[in-house]
Amino acid sequence: MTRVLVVGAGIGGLTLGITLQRAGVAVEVHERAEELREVGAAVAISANGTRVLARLGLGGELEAAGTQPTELVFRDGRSGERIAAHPGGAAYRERFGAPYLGIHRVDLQQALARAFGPEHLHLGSTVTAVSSDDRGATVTFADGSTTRADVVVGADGVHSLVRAYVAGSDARPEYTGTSGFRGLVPRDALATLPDPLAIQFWAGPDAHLLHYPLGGPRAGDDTVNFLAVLCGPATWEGGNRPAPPGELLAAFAGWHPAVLEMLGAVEQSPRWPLLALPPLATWTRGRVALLGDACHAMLPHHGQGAGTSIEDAAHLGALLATTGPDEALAAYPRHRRARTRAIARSAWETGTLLHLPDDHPRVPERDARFAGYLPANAWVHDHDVAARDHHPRRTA
Ligand SMILES: Cc1cc2nc3c(=O)[nH]c(=O)nc-3n(C[C@H](O)[C@H](O)[C@H](O)COP(=O)(O)OP(=O)(O)OC[C@H]3O[C@@H](n4cnc5c(N)ncnc54)[C@H](O)[C@@H]3O)c2cc1C
Repeated sequence: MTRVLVVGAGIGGLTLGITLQRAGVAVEVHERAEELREVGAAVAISANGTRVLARLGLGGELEAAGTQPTELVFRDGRSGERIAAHPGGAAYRERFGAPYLGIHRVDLQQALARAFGPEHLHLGSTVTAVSSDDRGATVTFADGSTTRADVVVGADGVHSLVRAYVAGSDARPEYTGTSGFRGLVPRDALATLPDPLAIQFWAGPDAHLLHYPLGGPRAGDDTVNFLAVLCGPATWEGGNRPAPPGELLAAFAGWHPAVLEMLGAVEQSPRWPLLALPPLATWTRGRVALLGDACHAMLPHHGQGAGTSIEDAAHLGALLATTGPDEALAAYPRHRRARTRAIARSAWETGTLLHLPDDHPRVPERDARFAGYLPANAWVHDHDVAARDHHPRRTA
């Protein structure tokens, strides 16, 4: 029987762990963090991701912990004019066969960890090196110990260590020239926000604001999660950077009062560089494979980083459970690369669209471009990994 070792207990690594476990494949997951706790507030998962999680038996639990936005709305960031809207809630679910969910990251990660169980989840276990030969792969840990498995999967995120072994140390994420602020705001602090239960994009110039509602069982948790994205600065070294007080509000001066109210409601948060990984020449080396952000970290403008990690996990898990390790690792990138590249490219284009300059022609051209957002990208939400449809499905 194939023995699999997964590096990283993020959304992708745990989904792979559960998928393999349910199929009777021996799997160990190693995570450097001592405990799974809140990082990065919330995450939105669309039907391509929630469909997989429902098949793993997590549907009810995640729907209880998350919130389904009532609509997807695009607005002019200054006037507040509704440019386009697409149905959310029950209508979205009916169309795509699974819900769109906004959920606290920690709730999702802990639900996945509970489903996987503690026995094969090794917290506080940092992988420092991997290598591979014809019969398997070897992993070295921070305490100097080593272990072997038939297959090692690097689900270790955007700054993946395993990627350096698979694709070389030059294969690194790059700063995209855009940066962001994230925040959580109590809904009752947002007196001027129209459609507070919708997921909304407020567009341009040179910036956009995305927000969606959160809810669920947490005490006092009627909140809105936002991501404010700005063009620039031109270059960036290192990680998050403290932002001077007032920097965020100053960047959005002149925007709609609801935008300013939301941004003004948070204590200044750090400014994050938005990174993306250039397409990798390879996702596998010997018996080592990459998954999720480790091989296709993308801009967040489609909300698909986690969704595509979940898809990778479902797909690779099914291959490892039904074929030998060599066949599985040969088929996996062939099946997954085209789709994830198309989504990453589309996320980049969506960012450009949301940063419309002031002099962009008004209706009908702008309306048509926004109105096309969901239909043109329905293939993202519609994808069904279990249907073995290995190619992007473009419906428009
Ligand atoms: C601002 C922003 C907003 C986003 N919003 C969304 C959204 O709304 N929807 C969405 O789908 N996606 C979103 N994303 C993207 C999403 O967060 C990622 O794509 C997703 O978390 C990737 O999952 P993963 O399992 O590949 O990696 P991660 O979730 O990063 O997990 C990697 C895990 O590996 C562990 N690890 C790393 N190195 C080691 C090591 N050497 N040894 C052991 N363990 C290790 C880490 O501790 C971590 O737990 C957003 C991203 C950003 C930056």
